[in-house]
Amino acid sequence: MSLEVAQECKQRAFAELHDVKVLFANRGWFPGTSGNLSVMVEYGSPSDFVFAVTASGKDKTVHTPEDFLLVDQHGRPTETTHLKPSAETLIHCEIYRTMGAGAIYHVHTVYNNIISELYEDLGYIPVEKVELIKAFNIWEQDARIEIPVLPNFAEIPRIAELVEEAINPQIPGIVLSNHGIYAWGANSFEAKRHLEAFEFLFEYVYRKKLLLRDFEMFKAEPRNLHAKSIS
Ligand SMILES: CSC[C@@H](O)[C@@H](O)C(=O)COP(=O)(O)O
Ligand SMILES: [Zn+2]
Repeated sequence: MSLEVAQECKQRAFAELHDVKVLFANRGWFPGTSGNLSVMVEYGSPSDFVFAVTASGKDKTVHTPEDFLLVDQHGRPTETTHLKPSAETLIHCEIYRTMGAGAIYHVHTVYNNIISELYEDLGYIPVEKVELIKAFNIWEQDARIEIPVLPNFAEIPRIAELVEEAINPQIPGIVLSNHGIYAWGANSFEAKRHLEAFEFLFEYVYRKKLLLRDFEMFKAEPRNLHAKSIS
């Protein structure tokens, strides 16, 4: 690839990440500097690729010319820079190596944290009969899916080594317990669609659980529910 084309690919990737970053920041999806984003720039093979990733520790609601850098398949910067790649770059590397994706988006939300904690012991979050499952290109009637949940080890390499085994190729996401979700897709448009669908499903599971709990309480003792609503 000529230097000019390489520069063009890099600028296109940075612009794509910038647009998604602005959008997610406006949704409040980067609390406390959390979250990281990446898009593939040059894919040779599962062991030879370059992608653009957010720099570590930055306030992702602030947008500057120093928000992104290029890294290789090991997560090492490919150009001289004072920027540090995301602390979770190794997880992106593993997802790219395993899935050959075009973009990976990671966000922390209250819903993905609560639901992943509830289902960590099971190892997956079951969801069924929700129309938005079709966002994952799963079209069967009343489909049931299992979204993988991994432990949130403090050492990122320990998480990274679980990624390949945990991934279900039909489900474009994994969740770290009480941490956040990584959603990916063949390109930025698809990764965003998947992330939005996952977040919808987590909120759905959360609200349904609450509703069913209240319904059970009501069935057991109708006055309980009344007492709860006025307390
Ligand atoms: C400050 S809490 C979030 C971090 O621990 C981490 O989980 C995260 O998502 C952001 O890390 P970063 O290194 O900025 O990409
Ligand atoms: Zn994180």
